[in-house]
Amino acid sequence: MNRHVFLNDTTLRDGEQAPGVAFTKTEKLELAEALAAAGVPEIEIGTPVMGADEIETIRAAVARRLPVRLTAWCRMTSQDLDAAIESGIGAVNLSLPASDIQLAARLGLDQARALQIIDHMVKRAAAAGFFVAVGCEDASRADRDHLARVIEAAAHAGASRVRLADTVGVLDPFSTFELVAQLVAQSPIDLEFHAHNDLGLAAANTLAAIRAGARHASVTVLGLGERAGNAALEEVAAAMAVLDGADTGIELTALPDLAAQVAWAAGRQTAAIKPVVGADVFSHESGIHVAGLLKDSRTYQGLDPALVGRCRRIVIGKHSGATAIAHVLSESGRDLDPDLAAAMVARVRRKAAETKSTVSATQLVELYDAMCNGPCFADLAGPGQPCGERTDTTVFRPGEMQ
Ligand SMILES: CC(=O)SCCNC(=O)CCNC(=O)[C@H](O)C(C)(C)COP(=O)(O)OP(=O)(O)OC[C@H]1O[C@@H](n2cnc3c(N)ncnc32)[C@H](O)[C@@H]1OP(=O)(O)O
Ligand SMILES: O=C(O)CCC(=O)C(=O)O
Repeated sequence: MNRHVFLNDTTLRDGEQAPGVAFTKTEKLELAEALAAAGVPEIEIGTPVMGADEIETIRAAVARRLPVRLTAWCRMTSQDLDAAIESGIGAVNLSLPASDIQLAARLGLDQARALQIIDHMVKRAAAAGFFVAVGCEDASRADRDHLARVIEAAAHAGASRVRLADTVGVLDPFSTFELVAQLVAQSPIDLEFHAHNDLGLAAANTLAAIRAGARHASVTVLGLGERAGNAALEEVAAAMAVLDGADTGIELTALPDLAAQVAWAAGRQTAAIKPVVGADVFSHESGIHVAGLLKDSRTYQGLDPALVGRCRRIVIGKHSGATAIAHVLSESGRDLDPDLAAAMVARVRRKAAETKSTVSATQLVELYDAMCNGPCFADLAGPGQPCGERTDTTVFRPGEMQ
């Protein structure tokens, strides 16, 4: 893909809407700095109408003059726009539901009145000097003709972009592609897609929206956001790099530290299997995989850990084979005699099953030494196996296993 796509981060707005998450002013400022340093082009920093503290935080972020666009989330009301003006921010996302269900139930509005409000509020915000985006909440359940009219009205009134939100996370990649492609074909301005992960499809839907022509996509670090969260910045950025060869301007090697910083500030644990940034996602245990990886890393590697600043790890566990065990032992200066291999595999398997855990390099060496020095050793291999230094981990630096 040679089209530049903007990954706009809303960790500090939608991410903070995750239950129980409340960033301090200092944390927000530090996270904004880290996001900017990672190459994020736009940060949705908060919701000014939440009050004086939020306004002060936004003011402080604006004062830092980060090399990003800072935007504020606003309902499509004068009250919210006035709060945004007070915060000193230069860009607003003015939001109004797009679906009939939300328009009627939440606001008692019909489509025609919604279009009038968009016209009025966008013109007001543009006249106040804002960069204006219009947010369409619940676009995924909206009447398609109304959505097209919203985009037209927003553009006509001076908005630079419209954001299509799958607010309740009910799209799949096929329906996302179809929706976005149709609207992109009719839209005179850029479209942004904002996914939610209720069905675990946020990143996939975001890629589909981008392929359908969306120029911007909302993301959050770790996918932090309302309910099941949003599309994860690290997943979308890595997928675009690997699958599309696209340059989003995101510094991929900065993502693990950024994720750790967000997790800490959010008071959340990061799952070990979380793509790109989880502790285990570049670790390999299965014997067949490790035997393949040691011959050629491409055998079991879709995402090169070096791309995101991480290392591959071989871990020993219930599923290890002799090749992996010999490899880890060799790092501790021990040569696994082929005649001992099957017995060692069996011992490792038993240990891992008993402890329901991996077997560290130190434990592996202990098992091996015990086997070498135990009463059965003479039967197995004869005396005198050399024993060298112990190691605790087997970590491959990027590019080490080619
Ligand atoms: C899908 C999303 O993520 S949308 C963003 C969600 N973000 C937030 O809710 C931010 C945090 N929210 C808050 O701090 C508060 O809800 C505030 C400050 C925005 C409003 O607080 P309150 O005045 O106490 O209102 P409350 O939260 O009870 O209800 C929301 C009000 O906003 C109104 N509202 C919601 N969306 C819109 C909109 N786009 N345009 C106009 N009014 C809106 C609702 O109708 C409701 O008003 P009502 O009580 O007159 O019916
Ligand atoms: O207002 C918007 O642009 C999107 C708001 C939002 O977070 C959502 O609808 O999920």
